[in-house]
This record gives sequence, C-alpha cells and structure tokens, in this order.
Amino acid sequence: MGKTLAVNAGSSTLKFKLFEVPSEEVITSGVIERIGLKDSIVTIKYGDGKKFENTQDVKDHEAAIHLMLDKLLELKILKSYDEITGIGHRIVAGGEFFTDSVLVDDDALKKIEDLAEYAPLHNPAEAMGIRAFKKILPDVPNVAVFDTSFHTTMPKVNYMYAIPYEYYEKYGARKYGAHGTSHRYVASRAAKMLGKPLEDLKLITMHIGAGASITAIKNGKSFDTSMGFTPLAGIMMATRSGDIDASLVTFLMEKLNIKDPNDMINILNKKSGLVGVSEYSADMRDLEKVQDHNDKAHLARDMYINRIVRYVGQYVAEMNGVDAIVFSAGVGENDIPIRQEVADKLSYFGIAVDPEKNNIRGVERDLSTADAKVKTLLIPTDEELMIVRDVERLAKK
Ligand SMILES: Nc1ncnc2c1ncn2[C@@H]1O[C@H](COP(=O)(O)OP(=O)(O)O)[C@@H](O)[C@H]1O
Ligand SMILES: CC(=O)OP(=O)(O)O
Ligand SMILES: [Mg+2]
Repeated sequence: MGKTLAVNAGSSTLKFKLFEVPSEEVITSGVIERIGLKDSIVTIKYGDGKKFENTQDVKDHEAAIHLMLDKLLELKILKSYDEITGIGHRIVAGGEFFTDSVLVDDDALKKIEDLAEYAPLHNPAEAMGIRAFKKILPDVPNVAVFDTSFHTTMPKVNYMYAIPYEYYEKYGARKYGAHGTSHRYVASRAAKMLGKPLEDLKLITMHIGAGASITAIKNGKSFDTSMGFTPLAGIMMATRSGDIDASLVTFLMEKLNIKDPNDMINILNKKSGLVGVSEYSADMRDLEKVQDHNDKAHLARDMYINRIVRYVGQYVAEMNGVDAIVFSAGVGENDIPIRQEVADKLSYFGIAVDPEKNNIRGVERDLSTADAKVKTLLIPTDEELMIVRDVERLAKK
C-alpha cells in the first residue's frame, strides 16, 4: 500500500492525481488551468466530495508546482510529503532515446533536459517538476513517462521528412509526435467501447486541448500523428500555428527584423494559433462566447475545425479506412458545437453524430447516430492513470 502522485504538465495546465496503490483509487485530483494567462483557475477535488476552487494568477509552471505542493498540506490531503511513495511525471519529448518509461536517475534527468529543443514549451517545466520532488523527497522513486514512446511504432515512411537523409542520421531530424500516453489510453478505451480487439481496429484519436494532435492508430499501434519534430506541427492550437510553409520563417524574420531564430519560433509557439488569429484569446471558451459578434474569433474557430477535418481525411486515406474517431482533451471533451461541426463536415465517410447524444461534457459516450458507418466516440483522457501504472511497473523492479 502506498500513495503515488502523477504529475502532468501541459502547455497551459498542471494536472495531478494522487492514487492509492495498488488499488488505483483516486484520492485527489487537481488541475491548474490557464497558467500564464490572467485568472488562472485552480480546482482540487479531495476527501469525500470536497472541492477547492479559486481564481488567481499563476504565472508559470514553477509557481503551479509550488501551489500544488502547498495545497496538498494546507487542505490536509497529506499530513506530510513522506506519505508519497512514488511519483510519475509526464515528459513530452523522449526522442529516439526513451522508447519506454524510465526510473529517473541523474543521467536520465540530464537527458530529459538536453531534449528541451524537442519540446521547448514542455520538457524544461517537466524537468523542473522532477527536480522539485527530488529535493523534498530524495528517496522516493520518480518515473518519467514520455509522450513520444507510443509513437515509436510509426513506420519510417511516415516519420521521415523529405530533407537530406543525413540530417536524420546526424541530428535526429524526424517526426516524433506527442500526447502518446493519451492516444494510447483512449485507443484502449475505444476498443472496449466497440467490443473489439484493439489489434483489429483502425482508429483516429483526436487529443484536442491547448496543445492538440491527431493520431492514426492501426492494429493498436501509432501509424501516423500530426505533431512533428516538436509539438509545434500539425493542427492549429491554442497558441501554436500548426503546419506552415517553412519559408515563412525566414521571410517573416526579415520583415520583422528578427535576428534570433528562437524569437521567430517563439512567435509560432506562443503567439499564433487561436490567440494569434483571433487577437483575443487562446482559450476556446472565450472565443465561443464572443464569436457571434467577433469576426476574428469566429474565423479562428472555423480554421481550427478545418485543420481537424483535413487531418482526419488524410488519415482515413493513409489507413485506407477507419472504424471510429475519438474526441478527447479540453476542447474535445467539452466543446459541443466543435464536435458537431467536425462530424458534420466528415459525413462523406459515414461519420454522423446525434445532436442529443452529443449534448454532454466529459463522459465516455458513443455519440454516433444509429446508421453511422463510422463510430464517433467521446472519451475523456486519463494520462495520469497511465502514468501511475508505469510507476507501479517500474518502481517495483
Ligand atoms: N467548456 C469548454 N468549452 C470549450 N473549450 C474548453 C472548455 N473547457 C476547456 N476547454 C479548452 O480546453 C483547453 C485546455 O485543454 P487541456 O487538454 O486541458 O490542456 P493542455 O493542453 O494544457 O493539457 C482550454 O484552453 C480550452 O480551450
Ligand atoms: C505536447 C503538448 O502539446 O502537450 P499539451 O497539450 O499538454 O500542451
Ligand atoms: Mg495536455
């Protein structure tokens, strides 16, 4: 018996769950949303139905980690940190180096920090989280669970870029993808909901939150995914551009008189996507509220939908078919009109969502109409459960 904490640092959020192990009972679950924006939202569920909620500014992930640690004691969820017997950390980039989760020693931590170029918005904050725990609990095992691991099954034809081959060999310039822990989880749930072995299915899983990616899963394995060398590629996101013509980078650097390429990448990572186009907000909730009288907010939502539809179409073609599509993560679990519009635009494939079934947030449900040829599923993701299982598997070795 023990308590394992799963820490999941996203680009705009810090999520955490404290589990009783091995029962996997959730003792506490918390989320700090809108990190770095005005009015961050802190929600912690604990005890028998108790809930702590507060709106306060949380300026970065370091502040979020400290807030989480303080609240665990303040709310008397823990008497002391010593009750924690294992910690699992979500790490976005593992490159070709980490094909599975690992127990974090000094070498692994250094490697995670060295991989920062592969996920600049994520790995530094996530490594900082590991360091924070190593400091307060030096003898408790930390396990790193990588977003990229699930995608290591992608065939070469799908992960290679059409650039000189030696850049792949020398520098690891290839597609790695992200959100693998989430895609893996929702795919296994989808197989259960469909009552079929995962190995027999073609699925398209849409993890659409602040960061967003779409994965083609064939025979239970990641076959292709929309994120690239870093999580900047693929569909449009909260603050990230998604796919653009690479020539725009140098063209805009010249126009904007930008000398440091990192400053340009920073614009594409942090000032683009929904917030860049709408000039209003990175949060879909804000855009939904104003879209009727704000043309740019409306355009941003329409572009977001268009990019999802494009990728689903691409993956239906690449897998030569699809059995089900899955909506998950912040937008996928909560934005009812976006789910409906995406499905309506994909009707050619036999995708059809029943508006009544779709009128729901955050629960597992088959949203399809009775005559839909391809199922549409709503599956809330649970990266933390996958993380805690890997802690159990590796810390006991
Ligand atoms: N009720 C809602 N309606 C529409 N969008 C929502 C809603 N709740 C959350 N979201 C969207 O989900 C995003 C957060 O997604 P999430 O997957 O939790 O984040 P992260 O990518 O940081 O892990 C928010 O930025 C917001 O756009
Ligand atoms: C990889 C990534 O974009 O993660 P998140 O959605 O949590 O920001
Ligand atoms: Mg996330």
